[in-house]
Amino acid sequence: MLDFLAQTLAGKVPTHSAGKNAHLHWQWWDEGILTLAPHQAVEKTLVLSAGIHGNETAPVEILAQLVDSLLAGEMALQWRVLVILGNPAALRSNQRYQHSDMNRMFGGRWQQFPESIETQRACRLEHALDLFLAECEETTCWHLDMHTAIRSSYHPRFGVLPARAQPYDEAFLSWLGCAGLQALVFHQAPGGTFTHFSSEHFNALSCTLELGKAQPFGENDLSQFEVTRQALQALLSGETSPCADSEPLRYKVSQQITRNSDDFVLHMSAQTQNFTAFPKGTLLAEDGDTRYVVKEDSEFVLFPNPNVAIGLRAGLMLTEI
Ligand SMILES: O=C(O)CCC(=O)N[C@@H](CCC(=O)O)C(=O)O
Ligand SMILES: [Zn+2]
Repeated sequence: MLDFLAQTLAGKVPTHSAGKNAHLHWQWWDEGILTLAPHQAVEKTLVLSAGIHGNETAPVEILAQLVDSLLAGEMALQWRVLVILGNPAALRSNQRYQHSDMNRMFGGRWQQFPESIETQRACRLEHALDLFLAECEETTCWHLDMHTAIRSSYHPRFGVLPARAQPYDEAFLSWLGCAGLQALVFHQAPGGTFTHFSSEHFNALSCTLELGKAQPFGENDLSQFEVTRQALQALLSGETSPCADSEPLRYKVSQQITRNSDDFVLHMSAQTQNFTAFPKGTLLAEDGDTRYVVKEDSEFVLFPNPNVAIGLRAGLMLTEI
């Protein structure tokens, strides 16, 4: 039987590139790219991705478990599914990326980065979505892109949703809550992430799921994400997921901190956790003459990172909604 994760990490093309079992048929499209579909026609389409950043391994392990169960015929399937392990080269080396951050390159932005393994892969993944999501205007299409955060978070499981012209479907948001997400963060501007790409170009309902803190393969405590794995399993097989009553808190991005020069200084300690609150007037970062200051009564920091490449996001500030 195909071992999707092992084959991808080994960088080898599997002996058989397609197969079937009682519930589904599958096809290996390319390294780390697999499609699965039930034998009966279905209208629902799901892109399930992980490993866009190669050091974020817990979601890769969860995705591999689900794919193994599907390929073994242990689970029914009610969606057409495109499974993606985003950056196999970075997964092999347990690094966020080899050359440049691929999750800033989608929507054709890869053309503005120096050519690298990530620009080529972003182009390849866009092409895979072009083929797989061609009919999304008429059908239900979801994209769940699973990551882990670099820092600890006051909400260890949360979702980040791309800016979208139409309001989000409440059933989608409610599923995210049932999948154990404790907070939902709504972007207010377009970006180069994989979920922005699927949302903007195919009108998919897309969410970046952040599951805990990045650890190497084998060092993850997957019990923290069991609620998410169970919700994904139920979703794929068309069952209703059991749901806790607590609604995720909702935040929107109030401002982005960008590193624009070598003079950039972030005024936060290495221990500052995601969703730490800062009062109005706090100086957050400086970059030459640019000063990033809290403008609202209270703003919460997300993804603070002074070590990003010049021109990229060094943090987001949020307000509660
Ligand atoms: O912890 C961090 O600093 C980054 C974790 C991560 O990779 N997050 C994603 C969020 C994508 C989004 O905004 O939807 C990223 O930075 O690419
Ligand atoms: Zn990530």
